[in-house]
Amino acid sequence: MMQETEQDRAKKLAGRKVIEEFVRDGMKLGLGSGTTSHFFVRELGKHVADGLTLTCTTTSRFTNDVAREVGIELTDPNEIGELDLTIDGPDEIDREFNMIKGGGACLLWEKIIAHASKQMITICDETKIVDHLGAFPLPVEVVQFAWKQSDRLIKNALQDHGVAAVETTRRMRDDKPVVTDSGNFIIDCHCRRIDDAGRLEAALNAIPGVVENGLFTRESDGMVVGCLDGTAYVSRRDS
Ligand SMILES: O=C(CO)[C@H](O)[C@H](O)COP(=O)(O)O
Repeated sequence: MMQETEQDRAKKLAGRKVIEEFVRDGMKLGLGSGTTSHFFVRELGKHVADGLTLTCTTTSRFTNDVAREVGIELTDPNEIGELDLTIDGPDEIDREFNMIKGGGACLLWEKIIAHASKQMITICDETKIVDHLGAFPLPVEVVQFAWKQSDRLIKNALQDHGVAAVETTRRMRDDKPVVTDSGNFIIDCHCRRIDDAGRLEAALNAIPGVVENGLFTRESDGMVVGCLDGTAYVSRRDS
């Protein structure tokens, strides 16, 4: 058994707190991807077993497996209609609620489900909060056809948006390119610092071959943060 780290404990705290503060009986919920979301889904499973009624859909095949394992029934995203709430984790989040997501290669489904929801709440441990986005490589999902052309245009767009000396790499695992749940590649952009994330998000999505990118600048309505000292807090976006 792997030993639980302080960070794992903080992620679990965020998962418990988001259920307490935001999840209500009868809701239609979007379930995020990544380790923090999976802690939350496992916790949610206990509430469902105790009688909480929810209609849920997920943001990845991996989350489908976790949800089913803990007894949460899933509804096809085409059948569920508008969701009340999506709960998902970031790779980085700044104090204006701009995020980088896609460390688990699920950014496309995550963005679709976030936009299908009336509200999105981000859950994370405190190490995910940053002053400036960009230390975490920004994932961009591209179609496989002529991906090197998209890659070249992505580099140009990053430079045009003030990201200097940027390197990009096609994501690999076990010597094979990572293929997303939608059959695309991921280009990781090693930016170091991103200023004006909103403009960059739109510019990247305008490149032919780019399906979506991991900048989420409008989605999160609030965050629930688990801290390493064992406390948790909620922070809401000013409307
Ligand atoms: O965007 C994601 C997957 O595409 C994840 O939500 C993100 O990578 C956070 O994961 P974790 O909770 O494991 O740090």
